[in-house]
Amino acid sequence: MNQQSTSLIQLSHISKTFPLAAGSFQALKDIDLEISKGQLVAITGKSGSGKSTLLNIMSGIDKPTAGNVLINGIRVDKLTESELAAWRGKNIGVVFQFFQLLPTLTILENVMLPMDFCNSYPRKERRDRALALLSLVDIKDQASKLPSALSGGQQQRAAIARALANDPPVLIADEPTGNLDSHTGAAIMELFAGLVKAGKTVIIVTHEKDFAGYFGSTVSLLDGAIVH
Ligand SMILES: Nc1ncnc2c1ncn2[C@@H]1O[C@H](COP(=O)(O)OP(=O)(O)OP(=O)(O)O)[C@@H](O)[C@H]1O
Repeated sequence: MNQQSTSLIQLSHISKTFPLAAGSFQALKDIDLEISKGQLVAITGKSGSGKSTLLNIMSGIDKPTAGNVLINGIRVDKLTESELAAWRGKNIGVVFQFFQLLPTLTILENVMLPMDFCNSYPRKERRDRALALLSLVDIKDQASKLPSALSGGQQQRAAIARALANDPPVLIADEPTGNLDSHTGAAIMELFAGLVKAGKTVIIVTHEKDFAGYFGSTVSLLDGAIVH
């Protein structure tokens, strides 16, 4: 455990090498990074610089070739696949550029899904909790609709509510405003800023310099290394 430190996420000497037919490719090179609780962190860098690879390692979707991943006192890189699935479900909420709501489920059912999957709240509480989360992101009135009936901004709000379903300490978002107009994107950034104020740690991959004012810190990647 790491209870002395205020760091929620500690990456030490992280490298990631992908095997290729023509040899191998090093996508991350000796990354050291500490993120404290309650920060809004932006990860920036050109296409191919390693942003998604870094997010995947932080969320346990991918394992590093070398180095340690410590999140909330847990060595994530040491977990087995089944331990990882359970850990991820409760500790990391993921928000995607294209929302990835299940199209045949209502918004309410989409938000309840992670609770059903992780059995994290008693069954009879899940509906009320999902409604409270939809209220938090300001779309409670859309609960009974299918995702296709919502605007892009509303769908992203629903995706954020779903990411919060199991009350994870960390939210990870890969270009969450990339598919939204600038006004709607700013509203989503306001929502993230409010979550950070409430104690969540939010890590965002973004190309959008307009939102720099929201970020507590920015990690800039170039060719798999941190340059800033
Ligand atoms: N599974 C893989 N196998 C081989 N190479 C990979 C794999 N995943 C990523 N890479 C390579 O690693 C590098 C970093 O990829 P990554 O997707 O992390 O970049 P990125 O900064 O997120 O790019 P973008 O902004 O375009 O999404 C790229 O050169 C990519 O081709």
